[in-house]
Amino acid sequence: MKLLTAQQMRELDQTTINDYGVPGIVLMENAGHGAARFIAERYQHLFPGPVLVVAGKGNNGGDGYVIARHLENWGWTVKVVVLAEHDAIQGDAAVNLNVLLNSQADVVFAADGDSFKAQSTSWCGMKLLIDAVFGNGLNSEVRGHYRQAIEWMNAYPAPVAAVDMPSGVEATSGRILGVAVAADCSLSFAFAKLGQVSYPAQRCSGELHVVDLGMPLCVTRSVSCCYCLIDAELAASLLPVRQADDHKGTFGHALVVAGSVGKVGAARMTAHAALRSGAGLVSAAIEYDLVGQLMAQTPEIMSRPMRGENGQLSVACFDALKEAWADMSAVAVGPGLGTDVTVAALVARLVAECPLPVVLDADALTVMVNQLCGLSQRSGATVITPHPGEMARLTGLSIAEVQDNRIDVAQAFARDHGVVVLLKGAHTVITDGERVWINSSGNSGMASAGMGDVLTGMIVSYLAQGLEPFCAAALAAYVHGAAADLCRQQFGGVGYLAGDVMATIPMARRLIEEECDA
Ligand SMILES: NC(=O)C1=CN([C@@H]2O[C@H](COP(=O)(O)OP(=O)(O)OC[C@H]3O[C@@H](n4cnc5c(N)ncnc54)[C@H](O)[C@@H]3O)[C@@H](O)[C@H]2O)[C@H](O)CC1
Ligand SMILES: [K+]
Repeated sequence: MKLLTAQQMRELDQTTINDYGVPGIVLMENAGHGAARFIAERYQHLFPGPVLVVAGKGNNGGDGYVIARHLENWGWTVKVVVLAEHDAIQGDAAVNLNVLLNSQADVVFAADGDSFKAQSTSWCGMKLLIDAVFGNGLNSEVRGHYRQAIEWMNAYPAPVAAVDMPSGVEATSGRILGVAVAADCSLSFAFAKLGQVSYPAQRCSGELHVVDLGMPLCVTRSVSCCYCLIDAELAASLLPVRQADDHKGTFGHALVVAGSVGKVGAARMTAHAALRSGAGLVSAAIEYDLVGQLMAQTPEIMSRPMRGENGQLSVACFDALKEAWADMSAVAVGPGLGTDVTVAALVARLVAECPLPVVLDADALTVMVNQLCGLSQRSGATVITPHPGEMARLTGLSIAEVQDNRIDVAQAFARDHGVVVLLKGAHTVITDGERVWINSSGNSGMASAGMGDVLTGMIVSYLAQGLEPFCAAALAAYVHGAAADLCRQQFGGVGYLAGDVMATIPMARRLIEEECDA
């Protein structure tokens, strides 16, 4: 699903109106009618309302008036409050407001805080609120009676359907400009907006639904945007295809360089997840003394034992590692590896000399902080999978600065170092410096030990199966989250384990395939 910035959306609007001659009022009618249809369907259990439309002074409010008219026509009881004086409403919005007024619709005006406060005491028993205050025209901090109205909606005991954007959310960055509506759903016009799925606004958007505006296909197809939301359809298009006569050699051999004393589980989870994601063969490079622990529980994993130091791999293993990767298709480095100086030396030499696609995670990222120059000099592709704390260490920013600018920070690092960055978190960001894809699957139950190891195993698996690094990371992020969503359905939102997610990977893949075959 393409994601547009506010500027791109405005340009698309203008092109449609000025170059193709579709009147703005037709777009507004299509927007309002499409949104009303979705609302009537989603909230049919609340029929016939009453419903309160809270309208701003611009075209977002105009959409609200169209929605009010259609819901009224379909038997809903609708009240409209306009957060401006009547004569402040202009253009297409004014046309639709006047249609409501001419139809004796229940419309009131509350152009300041006192008026809103005085009237709002009578708006009892509303079953649904429709937020038509601000759309992609919001361009500054929300203040005054607009802020009061948003806070009132958030405190009101009824779901809120957001028209185009949850009011208060900046449509491109996803920043909350003072206060924002906490929506149950957002009806986005023509395309989803980048801000609706970006931190922190993604928690304001609720269920995202795109409303078709009837723009000419040649206009919507001409949109060249680098932002995408990874959904089941996009993930299905990335899945490695299997033929009847394929054999395990067809699907690559992944090498997992991970584990140390007390952290053999990280190596096992990474390697096992790589198998469950379809790699033909998976070998684990692990210190001699730990092989037994590794092999005991996952006989499908092969091992490449190496003599390190004190139960962890060290730079003394480099020659053995180089011999091992000669037979491999892709390498994952880092989970549970350890972070002392000899590990740092081993990782630096592997990064410098291994020609294969490599995914660097966890301890490998920690030890690379002071030797980042090696990344851009690699001959092979590199995927890094930092969580916000690791991204902060890699960039020298604070975690808050990373989280407030997730897309920009990840995109700049990817561009500067020639790598694919998968920045973990709610709505994981995947970028190669140009493309920016945002993951739509997953849930907060994933904040537990080992989830990152599983993800790393999935990435190296798709790399070994021949996916280009950006797509391998994007597909892994989606399937990983989809498996976790299945675990949430089965076990509840807290307490399912990384091993449960790993075991659910095949089912998650099957459901993605079935959903897109349907
Ligand atoms: N193709 C489409 O996407 C269509 C979108 N439509 C709707 O139009 C809005 C955008 O309308 P616009 O008038 O440009 O802006 P808003 O209605 O979002 O905002 C109203 C108005 O508010 C002013 N403003 C901005 N920030 C603040 C602030 N902090 N405090 C007070 N006032 C503020 C600004 O001047 C705006 O003009 C889009 O979202 C859709 O809902 C079309 O109806 C159909 C096609
Ligand atoms: K809105």
